[in-house]
Amino acid sequence: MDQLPEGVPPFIHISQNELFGLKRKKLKEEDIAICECVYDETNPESACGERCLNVLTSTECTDGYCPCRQHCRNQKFQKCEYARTKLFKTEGRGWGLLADENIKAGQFVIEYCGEIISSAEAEKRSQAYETLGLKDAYIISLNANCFIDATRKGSLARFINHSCQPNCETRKWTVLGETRVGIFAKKDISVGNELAYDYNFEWYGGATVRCLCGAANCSLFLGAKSHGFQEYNHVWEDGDDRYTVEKIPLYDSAEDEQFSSYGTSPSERELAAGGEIHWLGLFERKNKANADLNSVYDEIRPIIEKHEGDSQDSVPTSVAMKWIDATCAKYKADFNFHFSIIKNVMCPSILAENEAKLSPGDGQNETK
Ligand SMILES: C[S@@+](CC[C@H](N)C(=O)[O-])C[C@H]1O[C@@H](n2cnc3c(N)ncnc32)[C@H](O)[C@@H]1O
Repeated sequence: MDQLPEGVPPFIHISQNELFGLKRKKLKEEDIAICECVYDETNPESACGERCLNVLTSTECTDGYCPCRQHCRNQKFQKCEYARTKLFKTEGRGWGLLADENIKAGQFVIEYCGEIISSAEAEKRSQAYETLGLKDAYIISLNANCFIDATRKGSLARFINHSCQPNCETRKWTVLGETRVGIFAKKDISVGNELAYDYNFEWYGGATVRCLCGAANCSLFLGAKSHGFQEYNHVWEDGDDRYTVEKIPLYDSAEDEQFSSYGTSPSERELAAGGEIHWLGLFERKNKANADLNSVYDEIRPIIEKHEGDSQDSVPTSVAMKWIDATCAKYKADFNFHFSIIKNVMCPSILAENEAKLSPGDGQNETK
């Protein structure tokens, strides 16, 4: 690796993932995927190209087992066959990585290397990084149980910024039995252009950061559509305009409207004014609020289970707020429905009974 430009915060450069507190699984011989490519000396491209069975399944060939031997072209992660890239200082987005040569669509650019950590460790570390005031997040998800943390140790891929209209993307490959993450070009990239991929569904933890990618379809915040955004919705208030956000939508504004509509409905206004009640409307509203609460439960169940608890304290604030909103809406709709029954059905009949007792012989009241 070339010398880093002055001012780049220190980190340890690695070109192979390092396992933290996890054991490396030994690759068994029977698990090695062997392709059927035949190397033709007159055509170097015949060695493990796009029609190689391993390439087609995003699996790298294993040295000593590939029929194309030293000519195999499908060991790019193992041989660090990266595109030439260069670090540069962006405006407002910290450091970034640019193409230092023309890159072709589909080309492997660089591996996202770092420490492989468990989900529990990822959660612990992202909280610790926030406490330390680290604003740049370098933790990405590897699979359901593991994450790659490039904060302390990583490759230059850790400097690739997010764009809502990216020229690169992440792809997962199986290399010697392990999953690894590579950055691949989505389109031809000319020398000098910044490399960027979409962090959505990848980005994990950190502060709520206003996206400065400048794309026409920009979603305004980094990872705005991801679970991570919902869970780690914190704002930095130190005057750095990358991190100051006036109002953070915790969830879709359409959902807000749906929840806030309870309590201002025509039925409720009529109820408050003592007017005529639309029974069907109240009944439907009660059923809808119950159905809404059930769907919120379905949505948050995996998070609750992950947190191994069943209380609002054990889930992230944004999720708990959604849960509380739906619960309030349900109780309010239930209350309105039952209250209107008491007021308009039970009370008049009790009144009628009393009236009947007071004036026996009044057939009309008895019928009531
Ligand atoms: C993986 S790092 C990328 C490298 C980082 N710029 C640096 O200087 O080390 C991710 C962090 O970069 C910043 N960043 C990346 N893309 C951005 C964008 N489109 N707008 C604003 N900040 C961005 C955010 O602080 C984010 O947490």
